[in-house]
Amino acid sequence: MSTSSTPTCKLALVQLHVTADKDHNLANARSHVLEAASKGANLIVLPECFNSPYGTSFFPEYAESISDGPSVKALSAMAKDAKAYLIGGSIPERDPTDNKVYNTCTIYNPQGEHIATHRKVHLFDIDVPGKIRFQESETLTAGNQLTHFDTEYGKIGVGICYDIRFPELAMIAARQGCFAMIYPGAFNMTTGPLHWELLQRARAVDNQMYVAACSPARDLTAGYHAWGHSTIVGPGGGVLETMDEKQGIIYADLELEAMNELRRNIPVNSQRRFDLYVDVSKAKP
Ligand SMILES: O=C(O)CCC(=O)C(=O)O
Repeated sequence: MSTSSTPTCKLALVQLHVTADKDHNLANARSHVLEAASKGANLIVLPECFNSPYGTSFFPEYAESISDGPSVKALSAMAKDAKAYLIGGSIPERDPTDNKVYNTCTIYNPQGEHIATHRKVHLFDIDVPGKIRFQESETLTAGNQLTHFDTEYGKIGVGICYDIRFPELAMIAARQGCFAMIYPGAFNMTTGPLHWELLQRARAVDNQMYVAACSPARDLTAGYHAWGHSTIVGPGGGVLETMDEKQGIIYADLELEAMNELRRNIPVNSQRRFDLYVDVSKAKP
């Protein structure tokens, strides 16, 4: 797929402090995106639900169209002014055609064009007694498509938060040629310490691809306490960069040649036994 002439992609994850003020959240995202670009980032990622508090009652209230709403306009301008690819975290989207609300990631090229959209396909419905109960399906509808987009650095797959628990997404992305799987996400104080890093490392090592997850910063005055710890994992499963729970930015160079060398050295890709099990990347168009 990629060659040594493919340019190196400098990835930035922007861990934002999210408030109840949408305009403030958009302005805060913009200043951090421009800061990341000024440090040379070519691919910038925002957190899940970066323009609204995270909670089922907030989603319908904050939801807007992704054709012409204020958030997509602001994201497009950020990408254009940063001259970088922007994975715009996620926002509550209201689709005017069905009036449903989705948890949606919009993606922009360095010209500010909206090039891809991922609606979270696995809704976060869990109940851990005494710890956390969250039912996104109370107000959200799940998306129905997997999302990959092309760049000059290679093809990239996108999921949102709970989507990372379903290994098929990353497996399909890798087998369909993606070199990285990026997840805007907002784990919590129960499942964050247990699974946030483990899931990223698992998705990376199984698929020999880069994996990154970008969280909001933790706000103990908010109803939902995000775990933070935005993290970038290499194709060998090692953590390249991570951070604490506060607002900030982390960076890593995504080197395709290093990934390809690992794939040559440990060639599981050419050793699979599809005579014994299904190739999930071929199961669906
Ligand atoms: O899977 C988890 O533990 C957390 C998922 C989550 O917070 C989300 O999907 O927004």
